[in-house]
This record gives sequence, C-alpha cells and structure tokens, in this order.
Amino acid sequence: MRTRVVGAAIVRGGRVLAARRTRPAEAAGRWELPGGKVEPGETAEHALVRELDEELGVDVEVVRWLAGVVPVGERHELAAALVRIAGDAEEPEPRDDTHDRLRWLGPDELDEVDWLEPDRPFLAEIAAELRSAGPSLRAVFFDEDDAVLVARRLRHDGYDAAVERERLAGEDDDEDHPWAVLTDAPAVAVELLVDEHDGWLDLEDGAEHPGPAAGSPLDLPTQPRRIKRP
Ligand SMILES: Nc1nc2c([nH]c(=O)n2[C@H]2C[C@H](O)[C@@H](COP(=O)(O)OP(=O)(O)OP(=O)(O)O)O2)c(=O)[nH]1
Repeated sequence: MRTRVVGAAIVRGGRVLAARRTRPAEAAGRWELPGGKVEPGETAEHALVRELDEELGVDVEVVRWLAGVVPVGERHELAAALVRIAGDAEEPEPRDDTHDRLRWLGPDELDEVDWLEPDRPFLAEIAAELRSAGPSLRAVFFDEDDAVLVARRLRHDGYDAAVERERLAGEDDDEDHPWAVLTDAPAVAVELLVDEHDGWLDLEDGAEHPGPAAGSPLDLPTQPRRIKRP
C-alpha cells in the first residue's frame, strides 16, 4: 500500500501559498503544496496540521479536500486540501530545512513556478477556488512591520489579507524589495491604512479583474496604476 502524503493549498487574500523544496536533490528548487507524510495511526487532517506547524509555524484548519489522489513515485500518493490559517496574526515562514522560499500566487500566476509533477492535477481546482474569492488589491510598504500590521488589521476587520515580499518578474533575490499586502478588502478600506502606514496602493492587480459594473461610482481609475502617497 502506498503511504499517503498530504499537501495544503493555503488560501489567503485571493492567493495560494507555494513553497520551494530544498530536498531531496531531485525535488530541490521545485515548488509544492507544503505538507508531508501521514504517520501510522494519524488522520490525514492531523498530519496536515502537524506538518504546517513544523514547516511554516502556522496553525491551519482544513476547509475541504480537493478532488483526486495522485501517485508519487512507486510508494507514495498525494492528496491535497484547501486550508486557511486559523490565527489572524500568523504569517507563514520556513521553520525547518524543507523549504527555502514561499510565494503567494494568484489564479493567473500558478504557472509561474515549477511545480512538482504530482501537484499539477490540483492546480485547476485551486485556480477556480481563487477566482471565486473575488478581486484582490495590492498595497505596498517599505517596512515589513507596516505590511504585517495592515494585514492583521484587515483580517481583524473581516477581510482576507496575505503579506508577501515584492519582487520583479524573474528575480530570485528579494533584498531591498518592499512588502505587499494582498487583500479582498475594498479600495476605500485599504487606502486609509496605506495613508496611515506610509505605503501606496498598486492597482495593477485590481485592474485585471472585472471591477464593479460600468458607470458605478466605485469604478477604479486605470491610470495612474501606482499612486505614491506624499
Ligand atoms: N509535502 C509534499 N510532498 C510532495 C508534494 N508533491 C510531491 O510530489 N511530494 C513528494 C515529495 C516527497 O517525495 C514526498 C513527501 O515527502 P516530505 O518530505 O514532504 O514528507 P515528510 O516531511 O513527512 O518527510 P520525512 O520527514 O519522511 O522526510 O512527496 C507536495 O505537494 N507536498
């Protein structure tokens, strides 16, 4: 019988978290849904909660399992679940030696990373789930502390918000890059926090999604795409 491996599609702010593996050599540098093997006597759900605590330092709740189970090599099989981070204040970060980088990916960015083969069959369902979550705005800050505080505040107010290090397309090194908060909160709510924390609103993502009905007073301007607050 194959050993079950469980992977978590952690969804926050209309994005899913992808993690880059460091081992074994053949999987190093490739991306996966963080998780690991179910131990004897353990439920799949418990294994996922345990692995995410160990690997990323977050407490998660399983929302639902995605369709299908995919063979991994000769001896394992992968199941994947949609999960959410239970604590409003928690930010995932690599805690052990399994991953060296994390990225939050929107539904149109899923093909920007090199996923391990067994994960690919789950991507269509993940993309559909992210699209159903609605448009996402991006607020940018120079300091990580500001981004974390703003995300925490938005989650406290009932919105979904994720923090990620900004980087330019194709770049691997995130030194000196600002921090972004990705959220489904409306622009008016995010603008207030952006002013308070010396950031700016990047409307690029919001503009890609269908906005409010044409003629609505909430129609977002398409230019300028970046508004720098004084
Ligand atoms: N965790 C995880 N493993 C995956 C995914 N896709 C995929 O092919 N795998 C493979 C990589 C590994 O060969 C195997 C899981 O091993 P693992 O190293 O994550 O599990 P673990 O933490 O329990 O491992 P260990 O302590 O026994 O080393 O499944 C995925 O999305 N998540």
